[in-house]
Amino acid sequence: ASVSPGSRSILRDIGINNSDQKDNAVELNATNFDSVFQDSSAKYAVLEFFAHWCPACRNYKPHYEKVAKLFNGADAVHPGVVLMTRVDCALKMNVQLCDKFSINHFPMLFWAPPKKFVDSSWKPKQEKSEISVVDEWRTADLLLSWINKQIGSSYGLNDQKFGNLLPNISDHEQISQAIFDIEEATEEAFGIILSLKAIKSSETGTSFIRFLQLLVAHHPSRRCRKGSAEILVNFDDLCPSGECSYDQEAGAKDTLRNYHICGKDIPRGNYMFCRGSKNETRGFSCGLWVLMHSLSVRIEDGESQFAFTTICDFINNFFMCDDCRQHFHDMCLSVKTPFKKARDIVLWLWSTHNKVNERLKKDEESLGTGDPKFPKMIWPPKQLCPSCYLSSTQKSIDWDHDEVYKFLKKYYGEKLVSIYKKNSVSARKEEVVVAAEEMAVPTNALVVPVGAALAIALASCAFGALACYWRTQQKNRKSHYLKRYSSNYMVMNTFGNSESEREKER
Ligand SMILES: Cc1cc2nc3c(=O)[nH]c(=O)nc-3n(C[C@H](O)[C@H](O)[C@H](O)COP(=O)(O)OP(=O)(O)OC[C@H]3O[C@@H](n4cnc5c(N)ncnc54)[C@H](O)[C@@H]3O)c2cc1C
Repeated sequence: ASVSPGSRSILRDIGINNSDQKDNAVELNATNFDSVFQDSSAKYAVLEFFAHWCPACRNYKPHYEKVAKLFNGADAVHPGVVLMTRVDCALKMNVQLCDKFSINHFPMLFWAPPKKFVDSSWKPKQEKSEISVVDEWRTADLLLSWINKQIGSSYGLNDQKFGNLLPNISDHEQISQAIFDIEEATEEAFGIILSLKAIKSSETGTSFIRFLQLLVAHHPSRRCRKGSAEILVNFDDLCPSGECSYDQEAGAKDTLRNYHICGKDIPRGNYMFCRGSKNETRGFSCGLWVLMHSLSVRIEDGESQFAFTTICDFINNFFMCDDCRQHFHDMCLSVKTPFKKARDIVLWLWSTHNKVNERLKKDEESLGTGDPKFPKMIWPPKQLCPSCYLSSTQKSIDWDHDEVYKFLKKYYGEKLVSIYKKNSVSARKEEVVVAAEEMAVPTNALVVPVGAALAIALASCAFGALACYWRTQQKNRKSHYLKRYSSNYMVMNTFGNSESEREKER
């Protein structure tokens, strides 16, 4: 049927009105402006000021969206590079914001690393501004070439999704992006627990508390450590005797739903390192693995058994994929020797993950259900860690476990948190963020110096002290944990088992 161009209601009804399509540029306003830029993981940002009544702006929107589609949203071809944003100056709430940027015509576009926009302003003749005006923007082509010039890239409007990504071999460059996936997976795991009301008893309550303890002490992201600590501190009120209050009824204050395990502003549906080439692949389950590996490399010797049972219980109680958790549970139960060293849990998780990879590789190859761009493989491949391989044939690999351990510590440790260091803003803030983050970089040191933790806490917020407190608590309580929580997956009194036995279990 023909549709008259002016007939908006008809267009809306059949879903081809532009306004019904999901925009990829992020709409900002005076309220979310600073926080979106502050939390963005992108290296650069474009900020468009427009007015919804301005016909030129309306005509420009499809061009801007074409570029935004490359960088923003679930189907972005080049995620995490440029955050494309816009502010409607015709809205009353944004008037002051637009004034700060001296907006005198529409549209007007600016360029800077996202954090430079936080609490910032711009004046026409300002010297040494870190914010630049985009002067070639009139078409999608012009805007993209302008961006390419700024960052030395050669992006094209017709770039294909994932055409630029190698399979897991490129992990090495991408792992620092995984910090955001870990945050998203943590948030998603918590969201699932809430929506399924999965904390149902004192047993599941205990399992959740223990997992929170692990997160508070060792989550690689500061905001997740902080969010977890808040839930933990209030848990008794939120879930007396394991009976949690989930409802968000009017006025209800003390419900789990009022808490954000990683803060309020974690983007959803944005997986980067874990993004599949199809909508239904990778994502959360990949993020969950990466979360577990990143926790495992941060724990210390005395916590290894606690971490093991905590992870096993958490998956068993809260990972809502029946087959997955059953298989994982079986592998947990097959561990007969309690873990004494951090190395034990790191290598156990690695080899368990490889067993899952091996099984899924066969299933996915025969059923065609895998992600064609990310086929399952025994990991790490030789290209990623040559020294991990003593020898290999098509059928088996002889691993150098010391090298694998070293590799995993580095990969899920320093590499993973490196992005925070790169992205910090002012020198002082950088010091604080880095110092706080470094608490979560794996270390063999047994105790975080209390003075250092307090200094961080004073300089940033009370959380540094809280995290340190939990870490210290964990260390102090390790024998208590070992006694109280270890019964499911280990036989006590068999501590002295030899490394060779463990190698067999692997
Ligand atoms: C506990 C658990 C059990 C699961 N069990 C099943 C199951 O039984 N059946 C099923 O169909 N799906 C299962 N899944 C999902 C499945 O393992 C994958 O997560 C999913 O298929 C997505 O795969 P992926 O390609 O993103 O890589 P994933 O296997 O999710 O791995 C994520 C990333 O971790 C890294 N990695 C890969 N292997 C290792 C390793 N050995 N050590 C350290 N890092 C590694 C790689 O960088 C990889 O990209 C399970 C997931 C979890 C968390």
